[in-house]
Amino acid sequence: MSALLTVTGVSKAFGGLQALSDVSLQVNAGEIFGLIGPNGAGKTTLFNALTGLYSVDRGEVRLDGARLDGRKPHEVLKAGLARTFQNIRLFAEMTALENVLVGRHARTASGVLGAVLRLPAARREEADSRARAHALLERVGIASHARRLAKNLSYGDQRRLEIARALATEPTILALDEPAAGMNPAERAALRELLLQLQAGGVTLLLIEHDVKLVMGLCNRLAVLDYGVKIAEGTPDIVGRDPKVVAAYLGDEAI
Ligand SMILES: Nc1ncnc2c1ncn2[C@@H]1O[C@H](COP(=O)(O)OP(=O)(O)OP(=O)(O)O)[C@@H](O)[C@H]1O
Repeated sequence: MSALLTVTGVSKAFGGLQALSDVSLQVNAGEIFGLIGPNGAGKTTLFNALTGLYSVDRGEVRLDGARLDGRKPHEVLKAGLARTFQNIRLFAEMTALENVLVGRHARTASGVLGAVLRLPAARREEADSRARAHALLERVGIASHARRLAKNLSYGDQRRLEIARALATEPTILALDEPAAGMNPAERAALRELLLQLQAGGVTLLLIEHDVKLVMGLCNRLAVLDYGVKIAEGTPDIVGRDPKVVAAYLGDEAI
């Protein structure tokens, strides 16, 4: 497998707190890569650094060879890295379909303004976008909810909708920040299936997840952060047996 996302020597401090220290890792095309670590380890900070929400103090991030660090979030999205958030960020008063259409506009030529003015090219694009948005809702298993307001969907379905919206930007890599948080066991099992389906469909996945069982069973490889330092990277088998990991994070619930 070839490297798709390469993080090299990334550091980030907040005042005196070193949230990330010289973190390097590589996500290969087509894999599910997990990022784990105790609370405050720096996982979300790394996600924010990858997706342009935070600047990095040192180091670089490359997607398919092109620099991502120093770019704005919408530029990172255009470059092919989409994300979801730990706290769901949907447009609550819009329908599921409309939420996905918002994601689509990152990829359409006429953009939001053309759609608002209803120019002919934009109208064609709009019809095409609607069809694609429907297909995405189907892909994540919530097509029957297309016309329901996002706020009225179950928690698990809201998470699915977030994924559909991110997929609408046609990412080469999708970063998911705690996708299973707050889900019941049935929703978790469904999420697992969905992520495997996405992988089979060619999407590379990067996920932060607290559910160690889910991560160990799902990821091809993973990295472990502790106090902003990467202490391990490799297959779940190898990482799960690493004494540093067991000591720092897994403790008694070692796999
Ligand atoms: N914007 C910020 N300003 C100041 N400190 C921050 C900021 N964001 C994160 N931190 C600090 O950086 C450290 C890493 O936090 P981060 O949220 O990245 O950890 P995490 O691994 O995602 O944790 P969790 O699992 O609890 O979400 C923490 O000590 C946190 O308090």
